[in-house]
Amino acid sequence: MEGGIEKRTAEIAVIGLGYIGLPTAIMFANAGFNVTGYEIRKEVVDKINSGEAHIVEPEIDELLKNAVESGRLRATSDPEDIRGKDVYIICVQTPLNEDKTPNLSYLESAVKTVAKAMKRGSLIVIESTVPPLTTVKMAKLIEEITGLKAGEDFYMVHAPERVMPGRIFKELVYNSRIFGGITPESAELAEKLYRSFVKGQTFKTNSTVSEVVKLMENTFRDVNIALANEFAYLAHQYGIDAFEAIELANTHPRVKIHVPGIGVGGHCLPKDPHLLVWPARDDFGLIRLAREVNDGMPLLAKDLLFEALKTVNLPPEKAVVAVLGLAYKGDSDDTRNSPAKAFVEAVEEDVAEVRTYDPFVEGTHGSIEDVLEGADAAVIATDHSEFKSLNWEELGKLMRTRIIIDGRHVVEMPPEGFIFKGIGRGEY
Ligand SMILES: NC(=O)c1ccc[n+]([C@@H]2O[C@H](COP(=O)([O-])OP(=O)(O)OC[C@H]3O[C@@H](n4cnc5c(N)ncnc54)[C@H](O)[C@@H]3O)[C@@H](O)[C@H]2O)c1
Ligand SMILES: CC(=O)N[C@@H]1[C@@H](OP(=O)(O)OP(=O)(O)OC[C@H]2O[C@@H](n3ccc(=O)[nH]c3=O)[C@H](O)[C@@H]2O)O[C@H](CO)[C@@H](O)[C@@H]1O
Repeated sequence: MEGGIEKRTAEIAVIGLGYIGLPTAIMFANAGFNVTGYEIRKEVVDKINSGEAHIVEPEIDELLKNAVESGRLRATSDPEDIRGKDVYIICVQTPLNEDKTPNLSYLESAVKTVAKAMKRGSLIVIESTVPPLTTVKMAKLIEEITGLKAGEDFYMVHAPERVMPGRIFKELVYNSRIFGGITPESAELAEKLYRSFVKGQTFKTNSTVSEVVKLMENTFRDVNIALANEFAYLAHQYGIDAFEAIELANTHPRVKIHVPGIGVGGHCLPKDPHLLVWPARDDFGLIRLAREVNDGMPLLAKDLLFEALKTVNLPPEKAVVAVLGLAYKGDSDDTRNSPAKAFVEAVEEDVAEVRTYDPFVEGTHGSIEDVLEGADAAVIATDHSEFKSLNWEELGKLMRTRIIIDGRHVVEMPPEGFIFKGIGRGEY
């Protein structure tokens, strides 16, 4: 296998071609490997094979085209096409169930597919974010299905993905990476493989440590955002601008307060703290509370909206509300766990009409003018670049009532003639 990695003759299968799997498959293909992407969504397979990306990400169109046209990347939904590969990289989603317990059904199904397709000597990499001890459990599952012995007959590694959507192709190369092997040899082999495109530092450990590291990183971010959100609540009570206060506090050499806002969304931050403390999650008050604070932020946006409506004596049930942005963060098309959606759900029963506009999300209004025509309030729920340079003087002419609720600190200077309220932006 090592020679196959050096000579780029090792055959790679990537399981799950979403936000993580597709870029990873592209990187390996463009590094010179033959890559087969296995994906259960047929429409995604067809799109990729025609050289078109199904996700929004800078640089992806060109890089994908290159990988497909060179013949080194092909997608399939036929498990026969991934039989006998040297390397299997699993990148399927690992969401939560309704009761916030981990839903590992996609992972288990992917592992079973791999177990049926792999050969003696294969390297299996789990890139998905998983609860601690999962990789060891999945190795046992493979042993049961194949009769092979983990660490002797096949290699297995957890190699967590740490890239940030919007910067995926840069971070895939320059981020540091962790390889958590079920044996030291497994970690070593995976490190050699990823060195084909990774220029950042690489570290080797065992699979449970690497699972915990990944979950700690996102829990750290979630808890710190919750602290920033509490500061935003406090700023409202003291009638000051939280962003000004945070900027000044961050001039201290050891303080780095995060950014308050309408909430924390995406596939990762809302679920990873739960994966970390599961199944003993009731004992971890701080982590759980941070989740609750962040999940409550859309309700602060609702309060600000209703306060603004009160100042113009417009009962909520008569108000037409335009929500700008549905994606969980700026310039993304991903709406998973989006606070914008939670905001829509929180107000839709109470107001006359809620409309949405998101330049990256299908099924929303066609333009900003269209969504604001006759609206009583514009609620900015996503920090898309497009929303940062809007001409509010002109857009205000289309609106029935000029109210702006800024949930993402997108409007620097509240425009004249508007009632303006923003999360963390002073009194309300
Ligand atoms: N999205 C991110 O920013 C990000 C960053 C770092 C880590 N992660 C982690 O990476 C993993 C994947 O996340 P994602 O955002 O790419 O998810 P995703 O939903 O975009 O992609 C997963 C893909 O796997 C496919 N799939 C599901 N089950 C399958 C199976 N059994 N066989 C083949 N294909 C299957 C799905 O159809 C989907 O296309 C998650 O564990 C996530 O926590 C995500
Ligand atoms: C530790 C870390 O860096 N992890 C990153 C994170 O990436 P992400 O794509 O989930 O993006 P984030 O920027 O974390 O945003 C999530 C949500 O939080 C809101 N937010 C953010 C910052 C802030 O100060 N205040 C906020 O309110 C934002 O609007 C959005 O809704 O998880 C990925 C998957 O595991 C990682 O790979 C990636 O490295």
